Amino acid sequence: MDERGLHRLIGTIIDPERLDDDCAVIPCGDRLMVASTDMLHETTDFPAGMTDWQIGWMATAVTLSDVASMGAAPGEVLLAVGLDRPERLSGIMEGARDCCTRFGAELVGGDLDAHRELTIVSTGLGLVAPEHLVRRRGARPGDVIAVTGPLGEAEAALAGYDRHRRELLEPQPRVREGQALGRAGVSAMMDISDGLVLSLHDLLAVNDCGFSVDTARLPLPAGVPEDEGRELALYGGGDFELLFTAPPDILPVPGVEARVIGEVIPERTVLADGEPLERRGYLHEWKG
Ligand SMILES: Nc1ncnc2c1ncn2[C@@H]1O[C@H](COP(=O)(O)OP(=O)(O)OP(=O)(O)O)[C@@H](O)[C@H]1O
Ligand SMILES: Cc1ncc(C[n+]2csc(CCOP(=O)(O)O)c2C)c(N)n1
Ligand SMILES: [Mg+2]
Ligand SMILES: [Mg+2]
Ligand SMILES: [Mg+2]
Repeated sequence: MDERGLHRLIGTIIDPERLDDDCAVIPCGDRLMVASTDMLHETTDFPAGMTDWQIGWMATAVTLSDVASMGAAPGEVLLAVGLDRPERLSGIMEGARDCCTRFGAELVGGDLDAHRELTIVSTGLGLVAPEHLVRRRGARPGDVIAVTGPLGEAEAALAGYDRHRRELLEPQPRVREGQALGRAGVSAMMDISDGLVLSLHDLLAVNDCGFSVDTARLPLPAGVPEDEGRELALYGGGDFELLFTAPPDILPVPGVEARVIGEVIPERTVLADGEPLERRGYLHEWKG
């Protein structure tokens, strides 16, 4: 059983459409509030050598990335910390505060308790005008598929390519880009935290069309042999670029660097160079 299978179970308990996007969407006056919450653990998410400041930064960046993926402006962040050792707290909180400051958010609250394994839950709130909200659903055949930057860098760092350690440990959510893409009218968007291919399958699950990528167009991690780089770009997790679809005539969006990697097709499948792509990526699994 993997996390997507369990999502289907959650969808029998709460409105399943609630699970279709990177954030929950909540009416808020004449605007919409988006809300994301994400849990990170020492053993699965914080590689050896990471500083406490970087841990606080990463925990905040992952939730701001989800807010950005809806086209929203980040507002507030809350950080719940299950702390293994008290001396770690100030570094974690400072990293979280600095990430908020960098991306125009404010750290306004959270929770604290003692826990054997350092565990952090970050919650991010943002606001967006209804006409600029972007969901995962909305792709149409003939749209292009694009990404905001290089893929596979975080996984490359985990594979030993140290030049990419900063991308792994201090991910930069595409907060400005997400809002610009929303205002420009892109048709569907999400972030790529679990890898490109898994993200395309997530888009497939909520759209009535399919997705065809051309691997020659993928922005590969620098300094990695091409074949390995292509694998990392397709299946590596921990990248926080935005993946979006858009009618070709709205690109380029001023101020947003984006690389077109393929096109939306009528057939309900995910293809790379014309061949079906297996649904694989950074996925939490349970045995048995
Ligand atoms: N336990 C849960 N209960 C209710 N809703 C959930 C639960 N887990 C996830 N969701 C919702 O499902 C949607 C997708 O969540 P998911 O965690 O797969 O996406 P993500 O946060 O973009 O990815 P990642 O966590 O890998 O960065 C979100 O809207 C989220 O609020
Ligand atoms: C050991 C290790 N492996 C990978 C990464 C990169 N990484 C950071 S967040 C994330 C996915 C989103 O998290 P989740 O799906 O759990 O919400 C990934 C893949 C890391 N930091 N450490
Ligand atoms: Mg996401
Ligand atoms: Mg999540
Ligand atoms: Mg995930």
